Amino acid sequence: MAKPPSHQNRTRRAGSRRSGGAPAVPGLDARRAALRLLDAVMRRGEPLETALHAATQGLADRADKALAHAIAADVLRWTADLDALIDGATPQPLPEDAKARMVLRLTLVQALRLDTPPHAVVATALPLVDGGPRRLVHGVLGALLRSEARLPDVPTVPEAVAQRWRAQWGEPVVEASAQALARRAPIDVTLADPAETAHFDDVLAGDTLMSGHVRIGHQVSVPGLPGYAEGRWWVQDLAASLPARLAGEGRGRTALDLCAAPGGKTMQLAAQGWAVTALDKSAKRLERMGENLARSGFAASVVQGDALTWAPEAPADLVLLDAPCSATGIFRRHPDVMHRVGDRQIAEMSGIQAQLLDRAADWVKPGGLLVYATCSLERAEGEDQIARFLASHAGFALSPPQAGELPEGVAADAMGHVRTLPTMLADRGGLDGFFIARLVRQQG
Ligand SMILES: C[S@@+](CC[C@H](N)C(=O)[O-])C[C@H]1O[C@@H](n2cnc3c(N)ncnc32)[C@H](O)[C@@H]1O
Repeated sequence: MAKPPSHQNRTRRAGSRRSGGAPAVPGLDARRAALRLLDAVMRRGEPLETALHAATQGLADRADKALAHAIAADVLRWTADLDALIDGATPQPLPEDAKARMVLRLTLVQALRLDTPPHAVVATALPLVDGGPRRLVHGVLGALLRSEARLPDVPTVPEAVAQRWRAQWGEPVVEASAQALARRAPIDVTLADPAETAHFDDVLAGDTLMSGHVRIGHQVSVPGLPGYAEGRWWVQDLAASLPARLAGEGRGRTALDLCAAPGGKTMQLAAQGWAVTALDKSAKRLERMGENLARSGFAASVVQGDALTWAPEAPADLVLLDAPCSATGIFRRHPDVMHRVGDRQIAEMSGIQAQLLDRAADWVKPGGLLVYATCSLERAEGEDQIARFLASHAGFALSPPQAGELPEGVAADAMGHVRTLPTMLADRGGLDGFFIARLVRQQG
């Protein structure tokens, strides 16, 4: 199995002397940042990407930030297996949230996944537990490194998550999720003009799974690739591109893209000929949307507002609700969701989605479409949400996808929803977990 790029050279190079003090341990600051990141995710339940800025603030070097992120993300992918090694080497199990366990996880993952040499692993581990269980950490680490401990090729999905997904989707989905965690997710791009599919498939040396899509390897620098700077394509998982595809051609009709930032689906809708109003409550995410629209050259009327209180001046031919959700469907890119999302968070998000759906329904013109989507692997945020909605909105009906609207290997379920699972297209790089329902508002 391919390993991520080695950080061993960085570790050797990064020596500096703190002003007036003892020589700094090379690479220690990046490990401290990784520890802060893990603390934010595993103890405080923050998303990894949200915690990144604060946790890496003191790091001047971009490579140190990348290293801190890589360490934390790999700990989050391999936690259960790292813990099995740690528990096998400690006389008594360490508490789940003990600092010593956290330090052992992040140091072991460097040795076993990131090719960091043992001396650098030990040297950067011990200062992290200064004034604490240094001897314990030193002893456990030394014993595991001497015994040439290994991680399995495929990580173990954390038990609570495995149980939840097994109950909803069955064992094959849990197994495919573990396989997906072991691989790096590919980069998918959506093309502004599907007529350019063959061209970009060729110049990006990719794999095309449907018209307007190209899949490229994960180890590429996107901004340097042909067509990116000119806005002829943007990065978007194939599953994430399906909701806007199901909206079809706009032919100048009006679309309300609720929860729109950073704008992947807004650009798709504009490219498909919709006159889009794009709403989001996050100013920061809207900034990114502005950059994306500027790069792609597509126009949209962009509004900052909260869909729970804002209302449009007039109903639209299409309302796309890409609702905030638990994000458990994007676990392979964001492994933190497997550690910070449980039943409580899912119930909370499902309550918000119900409110948003109820409001969105009022903004659809008779005869118009409502497309609802979440990047979640939880029925409460998908199938159950739509069942509840239909039970209380007699004027809406599901409009199942027709032949040719979905990539080969993805089909609507018996009700007419689209549910993408980690088992789908696994031999071509897999898909994020998504739920999509296209509903039509009946006339009159
Ligand atoms: C799944 S992301 C949207 C991704 C986006 N549709 C795309 O394709 O690029 C969900 C978005 O919902 C926004 N959001 C969450 N609650 C909201 C609310 N009450 N009103 C408006 N936007 C909201 C978040 O700021 C976030 O940008």
